Amino acid sequence: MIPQTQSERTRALCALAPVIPVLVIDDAAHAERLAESLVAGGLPVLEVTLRTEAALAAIKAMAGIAGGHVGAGTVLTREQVYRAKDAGASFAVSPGATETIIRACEDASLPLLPGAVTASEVMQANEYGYDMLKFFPASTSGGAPALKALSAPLPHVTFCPTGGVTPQNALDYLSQPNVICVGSSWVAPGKAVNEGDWAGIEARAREASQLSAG
Ligand SMILES: O=C(O)C(=O)C[C@H](O)[C@H](O)COP(=O)(O)O
Repeated sequence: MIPQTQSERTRALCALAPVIPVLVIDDAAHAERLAESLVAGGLPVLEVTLRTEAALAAIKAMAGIAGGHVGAGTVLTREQVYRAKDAGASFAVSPGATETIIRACEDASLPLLPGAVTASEVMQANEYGYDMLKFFPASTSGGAPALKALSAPLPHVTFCPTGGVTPQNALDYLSQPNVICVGSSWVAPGKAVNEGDWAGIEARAREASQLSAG
């Protein structure tokens, strides 16, 4: 078997469902139930942002959920890459694409979804071997028309737009041929998680899972 590159591993994860819920978890006690609800609703790929104290404990609690793939988001430093890996993360997401983060994820054998929005940023990521990228912040970086424009000179690059993606505009993104999936907080917003609204989260996940990409 031909070994997959890091970016191919990331693309395979991104292709599992049209939406990656971006999760901001304040209390790790909610993590397992949250992951179960999302996976049951048809969204197996989950991004836990490292923006809260509870994030690593939440990743640890979610990593064993059957059928789930839990990644660490907002990865900004080499140390965070290793902490995420130790907690059981199966991929990492970064808002940008620095050499430090790219090398750390390769050293840790952690598939990375690095961020890029301009042609130069995309080409820089390509030079490191990454052609499955997070397009962040999507809504303020030109939205779906910008992705369409990038596809002309850079047709081999695929994206996961994140930031300002809503149920109303998700299909604008997903209908672009260079979009594999979108990332968004809409499926499991912090309020719903803190209130333990698992039924609501599962219902939104089910709706999101019906959207189709590309
Ligand atoms: O922290 C990160 O790494 C991020 O990805 C930033 C935002 O959490 C996502 O972009 C979700 O944004 P919204 O769906 O607009 O709420």
